[in-house]
Amino acid sequence: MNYVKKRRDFDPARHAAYTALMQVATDDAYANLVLPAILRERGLRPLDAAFATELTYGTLRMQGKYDSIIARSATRPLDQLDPAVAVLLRLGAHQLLTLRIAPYAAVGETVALARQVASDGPAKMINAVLRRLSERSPEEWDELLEATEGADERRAAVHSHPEWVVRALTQALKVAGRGDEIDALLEANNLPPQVCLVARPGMVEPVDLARTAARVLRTRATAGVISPYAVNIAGGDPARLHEVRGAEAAVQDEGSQMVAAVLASAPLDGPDERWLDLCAGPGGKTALLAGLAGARGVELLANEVTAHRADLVRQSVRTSTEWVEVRTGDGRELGEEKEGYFDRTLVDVPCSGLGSLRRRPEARWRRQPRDIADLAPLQRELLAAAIKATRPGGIVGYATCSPHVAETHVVVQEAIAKGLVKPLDAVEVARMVASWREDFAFGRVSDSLAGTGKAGRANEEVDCCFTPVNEAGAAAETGRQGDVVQLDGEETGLANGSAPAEEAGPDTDGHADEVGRAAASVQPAQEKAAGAEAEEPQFTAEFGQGPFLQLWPHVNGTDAMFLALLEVQ
Ligand SMILES: C[S@@+](CC[C@H](N)C(=O)[O-])C[C@H]1O[C@@H](n2cnc3c(N)ncnc32)[C@H](O)[C@@H]1O
Repeated sequence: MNYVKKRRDFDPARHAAYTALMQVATDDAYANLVLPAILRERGLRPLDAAFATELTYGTLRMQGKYDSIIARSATRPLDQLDPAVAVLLRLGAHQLLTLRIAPYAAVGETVALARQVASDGPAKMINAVLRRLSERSPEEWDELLEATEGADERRAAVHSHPEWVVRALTQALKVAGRGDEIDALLEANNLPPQVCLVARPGMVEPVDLARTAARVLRTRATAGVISPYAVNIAGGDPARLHEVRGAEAAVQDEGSQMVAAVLASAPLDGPDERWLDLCAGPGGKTALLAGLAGARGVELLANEVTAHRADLVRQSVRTSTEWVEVRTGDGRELGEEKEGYFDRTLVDVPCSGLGSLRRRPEARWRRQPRDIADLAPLQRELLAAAIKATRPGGIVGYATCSPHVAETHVVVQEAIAKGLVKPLDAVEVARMVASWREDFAFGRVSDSLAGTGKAGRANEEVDCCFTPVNEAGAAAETGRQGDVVQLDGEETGLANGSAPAEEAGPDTDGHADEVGRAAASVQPAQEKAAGAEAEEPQFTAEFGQGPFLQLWPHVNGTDAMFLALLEVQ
């Protein structure tokens, strides 16, 4: 069948996704920066914005898998194709293989878009390749990839990760005593992260933030899984909350919240009056530390080497300026300058970001093994400076949003072996901190999936490692805006966690059209589109073995974070 239509208006959601994907492919742009700008500029309605977000992020995450499937359907190697053609093919593959949009719509719409952005020649070629691709079902393609030889190679193909990343994550899990969890981790890396808010301590109570979020965003808002400061929201634009605009709350992964909270809560002998955040930009953890410091009469110095990022730190702590100072400079100088001055120091080092692959969909294709080696000297020097700036008996928290062994265990074990520091049990402190969380839920149970817009989860957390900062901070409004009414906490005091799957209806608000917006605006999209009940992943406050704290997307629902608490000798 020929899916090429002669005269066809292109779809605004697909066009927005195409534009974002092209900028990522040709300008080294970051999807979490360019897409919100495109959506805002073009004024896409919420459902289209959700669909465009799913298309962009989903296509980028699954790019490796799609490329191997396209390679088997095309006559020319992918790297010999024009970038626009490659992007359009991947976009079509995502609609066919993951969103399971009917071929006439997935191929027809992609070809219509190709006519608009390219010309008739490429459109015909795209039509032919996608048509061949659609002759096999997603399951048949999966079976083919499952037959790939070699365990790492097979996982790389099936779960769409570079092989070296599969190997690095396998090793990291082994060292953490989770050797048999690699498939679960790789799968989790392909799911959109939960949008999580932090209620900054001393500024707003989580339960009050959740109540407001449910009312203003007309969504479901629940307690976090591990952080006592977390509020998970199922949809909506956090920037519409006055608490977010006023820096009392922000979008922040629960793992990042735990890093700051665990460092601040570790038992400490002697004075506890001066804290240092050595690598503070863009300031998410600084702001949480600032809230805790204010309540305890502690002064906090936040240091950041990049001027632009230091400004973002200033923004994030603008309500705490009496006790927080922001310094722009190389953290490595502070060891000498402030030797033994601080009681607690956070050193959240620049890292490969292999723990945040859900949030930065293009990162896995850009990172290279040499990045790890390149970062190692800086990580060691920053840890050395943190240790020097902290008094004997004080605590240094060494953190990364990468589980890579060379960036975590190796760096920390070296400092321990030199006798500079002694490890404390961060897992025990994490259990204590997690025990402070309270259950609450606002909003209607039936909106827990239908209104989530999870497919369009905004991934708006300001990036902390390699990518530039998303200054806009405004999430694309996603998914259905259901008829949630604000109810009192007592009336809606639902158990924490997800609604039962059977209560989670599909996104059918009358806007869903034939090209699968409904399928795209719930997750897991595959399951929904296939008619199966979508099951919410169940995350836990399970922290494994100490002394180092390691959080994982497939266990805790957070980014993969590493925290070592080190007592200075
Ligand atoms: C992982 S990010 C920190 C994230 C931050 N803790 C947060 O939660 O928002 C690492 C930061 O270290 C900064 N950095 C890199 N080299 C540095 C240096 N020599 N001294 C201080 N900061 C540095 C980077 O610019 C980056 O902002």
